[in-house]
Amino acid sequence: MPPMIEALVNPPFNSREITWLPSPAKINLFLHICGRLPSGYHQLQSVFQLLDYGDKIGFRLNPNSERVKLYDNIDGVSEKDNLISKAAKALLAHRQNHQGIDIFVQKSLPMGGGIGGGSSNAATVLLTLNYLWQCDLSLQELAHIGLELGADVPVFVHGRSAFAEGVGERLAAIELEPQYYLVATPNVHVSTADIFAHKDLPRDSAPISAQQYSFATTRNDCELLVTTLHSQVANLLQWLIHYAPSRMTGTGASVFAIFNSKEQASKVLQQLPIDVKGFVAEGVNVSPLHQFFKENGIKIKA
Ligand SMILES: C[C@@](CO)(OP(=O)(O)O)[C@H](O)COP(=O)(O)OP(=O)(O)OC[C@H]1O[C@@H](n2ccc(N)nc2=O)[C@H](O)[C@@H]1O
Ligand SMILES: Nc1ncnc2c1ncn2[C@@H]1O[C@H](COP(=O)(O)OP(=O)(O)O)[C@@H](O)[C@H]1O
Repeated sequence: MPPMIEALVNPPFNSREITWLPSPAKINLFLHICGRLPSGYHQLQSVFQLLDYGDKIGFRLNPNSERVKLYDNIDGVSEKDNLISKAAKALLAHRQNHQGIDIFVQKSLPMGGGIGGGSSNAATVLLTLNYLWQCDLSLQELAHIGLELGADVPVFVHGRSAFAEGVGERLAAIELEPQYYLVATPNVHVSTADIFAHKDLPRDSAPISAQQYSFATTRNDCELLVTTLHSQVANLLQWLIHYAPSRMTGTGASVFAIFNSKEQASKVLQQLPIDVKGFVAEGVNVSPLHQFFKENGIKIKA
């Protein structure tokens, strides 16, 4: 495609340089397990708080190919299993043009820690390819496709911090007070499948309404079990709680502490135990990915 025309068709994407898009993290401000579905999946209630920190996914048009090529491998994840490739594959059937696309990844988020990095990567790919391939799918349709890839994908597709029910697919946008979060990940892997299969997991929290949500009156129902099984998570939470209200996110192993100022959060970040990785982020009501689309005049069907 000649550069002039290409620039008109797909701003801000082109074939000369990589355009980097945000792929933000989330934390679960609370996580209640309210029962089990016939499928064995658990019925949850949660507040997904989106953060202004995450991975970056790069896109470059390839005028010489009709294929999607993923350039950066993620340690321990084969290309076939990568949620980025899976998201691209899921959109193939909907594409209205045969634009080849090269995809790149700058990973900042720890994997499998309960902060949704893989799910967010998938959502960034779904929204971007929907635009580049002129699929013209709505957010609802993209969220539906995303849910097949993982329960946390829909919230990133909709791009709003949300009160969530079901397995995380029933979402109601929520306006949260701006707060700063120190997110810390101990050097241990917690298997989501093992936690949900465990006999000691409580599964009988009474449902609450979105209006009833407050941090103080809610919990993470997986936290007691995970801290009993993994002393690294227990020790980190005990340490953090001296500084600020703290809780585990998702099924762990990451935990977070809530601060009123970035300075306070950054101070504690600098003191984290040596084997713990962390970052400080601001909670946002609108995803940085959706902000990017808005700033670049790209509309997505509601
Ligand atoms: C609980 C959350 C909260 O955000 O945890 P994190 O993944 O962020 O820690 C998510 O909803 C996790 O959803 P998702 O990411 O799809 O879970 P997976 O790792 O695919 O689930 C692994 C296994 O856990 C069980 N599982 C998962 C989710 C759920 N609501 N009920 C379940 O019983 C299922 O057996 C599933 O096969
Ligand atoms: N692009 C990706 N980024 C991160 N993890 C991925 C990706 N693709 C596949 N995975 C797999 O998905 C798992 C869960 O990823 P992630 O979303 O980071 O977990 P969590 O929801 O617990 O934060 C990882 O352990 C990894 O095996």
